[in-house]
Amino acid sequence: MKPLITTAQALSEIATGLSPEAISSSAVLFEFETQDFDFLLAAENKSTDQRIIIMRKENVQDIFTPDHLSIHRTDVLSRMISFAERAKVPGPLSLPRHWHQYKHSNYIAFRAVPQMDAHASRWITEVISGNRPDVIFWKSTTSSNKSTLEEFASKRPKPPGFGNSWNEAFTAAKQYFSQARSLRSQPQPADVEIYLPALEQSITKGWSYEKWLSAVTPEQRAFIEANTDKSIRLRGPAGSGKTLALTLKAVREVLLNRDKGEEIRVLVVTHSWALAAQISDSLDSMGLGLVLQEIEVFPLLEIAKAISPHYVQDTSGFSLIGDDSLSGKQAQLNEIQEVLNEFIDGDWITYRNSVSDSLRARFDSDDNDGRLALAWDLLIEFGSVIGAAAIFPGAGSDLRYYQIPRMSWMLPLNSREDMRVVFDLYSRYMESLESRSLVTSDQVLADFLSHLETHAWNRARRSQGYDLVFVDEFHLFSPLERQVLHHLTLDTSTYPHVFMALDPRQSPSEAFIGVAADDTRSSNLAPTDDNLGDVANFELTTIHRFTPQILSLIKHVHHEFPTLDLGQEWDIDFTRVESEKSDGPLSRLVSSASRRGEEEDIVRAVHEVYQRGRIALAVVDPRQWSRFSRLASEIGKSGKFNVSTVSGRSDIEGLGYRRRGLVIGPAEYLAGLQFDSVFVAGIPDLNTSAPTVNERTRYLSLLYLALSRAQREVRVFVNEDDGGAPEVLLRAVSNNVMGAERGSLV
Ligand SMILES: Nc1ncnc2c1ncn2[C@@H]1O[C@H](COP(=O)(O)OP(=O)(O)OP(=O)(O)O)[C@@H](O)[C@H]1O
Repeated sequence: MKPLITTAQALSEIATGLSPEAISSSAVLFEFETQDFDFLLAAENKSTDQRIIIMRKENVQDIFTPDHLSIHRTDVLSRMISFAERAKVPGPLSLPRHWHQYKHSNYIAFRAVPQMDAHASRWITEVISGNRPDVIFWKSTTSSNKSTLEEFASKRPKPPGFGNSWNEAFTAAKQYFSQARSLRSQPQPADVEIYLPALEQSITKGWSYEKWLSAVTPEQRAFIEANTDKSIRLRGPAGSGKTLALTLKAVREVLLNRDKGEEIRVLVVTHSWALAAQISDSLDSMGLGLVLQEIEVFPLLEIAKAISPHYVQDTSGFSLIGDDSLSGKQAQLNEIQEVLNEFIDGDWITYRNSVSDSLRARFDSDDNDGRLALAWDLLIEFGSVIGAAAIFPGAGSDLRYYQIPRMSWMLPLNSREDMRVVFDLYSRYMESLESRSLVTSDQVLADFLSHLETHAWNRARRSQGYDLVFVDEFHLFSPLERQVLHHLTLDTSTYPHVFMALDPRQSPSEAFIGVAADDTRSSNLAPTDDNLGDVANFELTTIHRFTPQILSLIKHVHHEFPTLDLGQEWDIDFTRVESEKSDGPLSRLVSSASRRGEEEDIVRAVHEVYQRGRIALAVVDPRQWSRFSRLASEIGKSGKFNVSTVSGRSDIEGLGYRRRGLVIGPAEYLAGLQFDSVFVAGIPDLNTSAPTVNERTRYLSLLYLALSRAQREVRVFVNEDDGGAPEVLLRAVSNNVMGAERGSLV
C-alpha cells in the first residue's frame, strides 16, 4: 500500500474501534488520495500539526496496522498515538520502560503491542527533526522477520516528500468540513434529499416566543415566571421540556429588564457544544432579533478556556485530553491501562502484601476483562473522586485524598494502604500525561476555579460576570464543575442566582456519580453546598416528546435502578409523570439467533421505517461500537440511506435538522437529541457483565437515555451470541410494556 499520512487526532478516532470502512460516515474524518499517498485528516487539524507517516509496506488488508497486528488494532494505534505525542515534547525522547525501546542514530524501535503478542512485534520509527516533529513508522519487525535497527539504519531510507500533497489534502479537508457543516444546516432542494426547513425540526418547532408562552404547561409556566431572587432547580424526566422552559425563562428575564430600561447579561451554560448550538438555534428561531446580544450560550469548558489566564496565556503547547468524546475517554482509558500494566510488572510487588485481599485479587488477575474493569474503576476514581476534589499530585495531596469518606458508588477501597496504591497510580497517570504535554479537562477547571477565587476576578466579575446564570443538563456537571458556577455571577453581595435543569437518570458513568458526590464534598472539603443559598425546586411531570407506550417502558427501566439515595432535591417522582402525546406502537424486543442475524434484522427495520422520519441506532455498550460502526458503513454503502456516525458531542452539531437519515452512535452521545424511531442495540447482560453497582447503574442510565430519545417508536435488538435479552427487558415483556418478537434465525 501507499504510505498513509495522518495525524494523532485522526488516529484517535479510529482507536475508539471505529471500523475503517465507516470513515466516510464519520462527521469528523476526511480521506484524500494522491497518486503516491493516502491522507486521513480530522476536522480539528491545523495545517501546522504534526504528521504521522505510516509506510505500510507490510499492509495488505488492514489500512492502519501491519496485517498480523490487525487483531490488536486499537492497542497498536493507541501506542502509535502515544509515541507521536511523546515525540512532540521538546528534549530527549524517552519511552516507558515496558515498551523496551532501543535507539540507534535517529531511529527508535519499540514494542508495538502492550500485551505479549505471539510475534513479539516491534516498530521501527523515526522522528523528523525540524520545526515540526513528524514521525515515520517505517516498518514492523517480528520474531521470524528480525531486522536490527543497525541494519535498517545502514540503509538510511529517505523520508517521503509529501509537502505539496499535504497542503492539497489539508485545503480539501477544510473545504469538505465547512461544506458538510453548511449542508447540514441548510435546507436542501427536494430532489437531493427531503429536508424540512430547519425551524420546523428544532425543539421550538419554529414557534414564536409569544406562541410558546401560551402553549407551555402550567408547570413550565410556574418555572418561567418564578422570581429570580433565589436559585431554582428544575427537575423533570427526559422529554418533559426542561431545555425549552430554561430557554424561555432566559428570554423572559431579558425582556422584563428591557421594559425597565435595563440591560442584563445572561449566561446559559451547557455541557457540550451540541446543546449550546441547539439552544442558540432555538433563540434565533423565536423571532426575537437582538435578544441574543444579551444571552450568551457556551459549554463550561469553553468559558474556562476563555476566562482562565492560565489558559489564555498558555504557550506551553499542552493539549486537552478527555474532551467530551469517545476518543477522549478512550485515550484516558488506554493511558490508565498502560500505567497499570507497567505498575503491575514493576512496583506492585512492594505494595502487594499490605493491600486488602479483594484489591490484591484484582491486581493479580491475568484476565483481560478484569484488568479493563479495574482501569474503568480507576478512570472514575481519578476523575470523579480525586479530580473532582481538585487534588493534584504534590506534597501533602495524598492526605487530602485519604480524608474523602468512601461512598457506596466508589471503587471499594478498604484501607489506607488500598488508597495509597490508587493515589500512587494517579500520580503516575498525571506524570505520564505531562510527559506527553496533555492536560485533562479537570485540570483546566481546577485552574479556572483557583483564578475565580482571586481578588483579580472579584474585581473583574463586576464587569465580566453575569446577572443570571442558567445551566442545562446540570446532572452532567461534576462536583468540581459545579463549584465554578457560582463564581460567574456579577453581584458578590447576594447569593448567586443560578437556574438549573436536570434529570439525574440521564447521567452515565462518572457524571452520574457526580450527583451523589455532592454529599462527599459537603461532608469534608471546603464548600458545604453549591454555595447557592436557598434553592427553590420546580418539577415537570408532563412528557412532550414520546408516547404513553414509550413512557411505560421508561418507567419500567427507572424502577430497575439500584436504590441510590440521591436526596429529595434530586429524585423525580415517576408516579406523577404522564405523556400528553397520542398513543403509538408498543415497544418491541427483537431477539435474533446470532449477531449476524441481529444485524440483518436492524437493516430490515431501517428499510421499514426510513420513510417516516429520523432514526437513531443507539449502542449502549461502547465496547460494541466497532461492530455497529461497521454496520453503519454497510447500510451507507447501499446508497439508499443517509447514514452518519457520531462519537462525540460536538459531532452532532447540525444533525438536528436532517429530516430523514440514520444516526448511529454510542447512546451517551445522543443526549439532548430526539428521533422519530430509536433502535437500541449492544446492551450488555446486566446480570453477568455488570458486576458492580456502578456499572449496572451506568448501563441502565445509558439504556434510559437511548429509549428516551424516541418520539414515536422504540425497538430493542438482542442476540443469542451476546447472551440474549437482559433480565430487565424480559421483565418488561412480562409486564406487557414491550412486545417480544422473534428475529432472524441465522
Ligand atoms: N409545553 C409544550 N408543548 C408542546 N411541546 C413541548 C412543550 N414543552 C416541550 N415540548 C417539546 O418536547 C420536546 C422535548 O423538549 P426538551 O428537549 O426541552 O425536553 P428536555 O426535558 O430538555 O429533554 P431531555 O432531558 O431529554 O433533553 C421538544 O420537541 C419540545 O418542542
